[in-house]
Amino acid sequence: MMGYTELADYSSASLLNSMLHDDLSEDLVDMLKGRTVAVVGAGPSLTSVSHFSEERVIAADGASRYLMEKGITPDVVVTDLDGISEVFPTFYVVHAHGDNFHLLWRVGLMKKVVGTCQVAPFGRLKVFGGFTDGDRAVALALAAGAMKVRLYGMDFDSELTGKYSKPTLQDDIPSSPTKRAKLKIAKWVVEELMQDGLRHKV
Ligand SMILES: Nc1ncnc2c1ncn2[C@@H]1O[C@H](COP(=O)(O)OP(=O)(O)OP(=O)(O)O)[C@@H](O)[C@H]1O
Ligand SMILES: Nc1nc2c(c(=O)[nH]1)N=C(CO)CN2
Ligand SMILES: [Mg+2]
Repeated sequence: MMGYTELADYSSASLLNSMLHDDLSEDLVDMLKGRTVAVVGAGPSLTSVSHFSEERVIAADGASRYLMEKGITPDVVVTDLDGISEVFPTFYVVHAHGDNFHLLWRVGLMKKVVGTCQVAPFGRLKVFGGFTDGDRAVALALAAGAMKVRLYGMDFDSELTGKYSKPTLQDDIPSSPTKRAKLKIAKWVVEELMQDGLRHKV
């Protein structure tokens, strides 16, 4: 489907696992369990977001840069490392896959990290579900026992990739076929996860 290889996914997962000193997943659950949670994506609508009424904020990768620019430090950043340009003093949930092996060095700059992978988990690695940073953030919130999840900046049907998706983008850009395929998967995952009435969608 997406042309990924399990061997490459496993190699990145092994490197990430070797960089994790503790399993902080219980701290993550303690932070999110029973809370209302905003999950923030890097879609074009992100730049109209200015505040949250939720108790916790999870940023999907590059969306964290927008929030920091607005003076909002997300409680958690769910990332495969291709959307961030610097490391902030917050909790990172880093995803290892076959195409970000060369970015994993950034984990060494992070204070609080939980590692996820897309192969059978081993060592300190976890799998909470989901595919892209945004829907993995939703899956994490629900797996941790969040009471309600509200989405911001999640424009799965948009033909545009939001400018905060990558540090190099100066503006929203037309999505590539691969990006559109990823967003279609993300939309499906979120719709499956948000079946329950407990979850709100902005
Ligand atoms: N139109 C959109 N453009 C960009 N991100 C979007 C959009 N709509 C929703 N999102 C969510 O915001 C997240 C932003 O993270 P990021 O741009 O790093 O994507 P990603 O999951 O790493 O995919 P890629 O491999 O293309 O970087 C996406 O994972 C996606 O779930
Ligand atoms: N191998 C591989 N796996 C992924 C990729 C990717 O680009 N390559 N992108 C993802 C979206 O965050 C999730 N998983
Ligand atoms: Mg990313």
